[in-house]
Amino acid sequence: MITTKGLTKVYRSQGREVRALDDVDLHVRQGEVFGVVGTSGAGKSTLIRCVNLLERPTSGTVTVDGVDLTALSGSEQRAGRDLRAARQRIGMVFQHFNLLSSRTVQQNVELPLEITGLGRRERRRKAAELLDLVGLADKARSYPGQLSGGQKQRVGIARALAGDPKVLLSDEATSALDPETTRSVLKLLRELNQQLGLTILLITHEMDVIKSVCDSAALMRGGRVVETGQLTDLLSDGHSRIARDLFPLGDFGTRTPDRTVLEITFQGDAPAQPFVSQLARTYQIDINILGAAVETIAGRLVGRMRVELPGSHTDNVVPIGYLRQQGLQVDVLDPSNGAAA
Ligand SMILES: Nc1ncnc2c1ncn2[C@@H]1O[C@H](COP(=O)(O)OP(=O)(O)OP(=O)(O)O)[C@@H](O)[C@H]1O
Repeated sequence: MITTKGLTKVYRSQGREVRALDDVDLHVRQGEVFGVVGTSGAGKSTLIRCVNLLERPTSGTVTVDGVDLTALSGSEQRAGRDLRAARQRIGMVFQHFNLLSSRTVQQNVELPLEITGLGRRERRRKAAELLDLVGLADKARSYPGQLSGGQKQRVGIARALAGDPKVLLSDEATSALDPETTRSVLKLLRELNQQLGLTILLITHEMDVIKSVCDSAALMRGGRVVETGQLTDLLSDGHSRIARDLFPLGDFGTRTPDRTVLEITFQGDAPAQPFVSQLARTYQIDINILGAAVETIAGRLVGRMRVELPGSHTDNVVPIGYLRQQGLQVDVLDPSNGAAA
């Protein structure tokens, strides 16, 4: 649904060059919620602004719903007719809502429809329908100043949906909200994704946002995508940085060469299997459980357990093979730094 190829953006100011995006290839599948995560300055905002061509990339292409936006002329306020039409199919939600304070909630939602020249009655009908969808039917005549942050963001979402977009871009939509309001806005985004088949690309600096709403994610650093994939696949990859950040087990003591520490990840029905006791019985070994946690990620139950077995890695090749045969993801932690060996 959204594909970027070789997307690069170089800013030049005061004789300096900043490569905000560096050869970014991204693929967001139709109907998924895709999160881009990264620390400040990683290039997330630049990426989202280049995806709807609010910012024209220095090089590379952006294709949304089969249309190569980079081939259309203009950018920002000077977008050509074709680019404006393509943009109407892309909704955008902002961190600070960007509502007009002098207009009522209803009038804010109607604004994009006014720009497209839709008649007054049809605009009202559409705005009322959208306010109902985001749970704010009773606030149509209120002004933004009379709403809570979460309600303002719901208005922002209703306005973004006015043009019946297939794609919604969300620029840190929950960063200005408290944790409970964040949860309710993320739940709304998930419902819209499922009810309307809306593809959502969101950027965030919070792993919790990725964990609670995304199907896939990309990690950005220094303008580059350093890792990307579906969360369920990343969780099965012992080397995934995203998986480790999504599901930190913390440090559970120092490891010694005569012990083997395993990190066991299980998804779906696998936790029902009492694999630790089976392993202990089958191989007559004492297993020390160092830590365990269960989370719901991408709508699936995922568990992770860290256990310690007596003996070196070589001594434990057979028990490790047994666990893997049970369909479990097993990573042997490197005794020197705790990362998967
Ligand atoms: N208009 C601009 N002119 C010059 N440099 C810019 C401009 N916009 C962004 N940058 C630089 O590009 C890099 C990426 O910025 P960007 O805002 O995309 O990062 P980000 O990941 O969204 O960060 P944050 O989470 O803080 O918003 C930064 O080094 C930033 O200083």
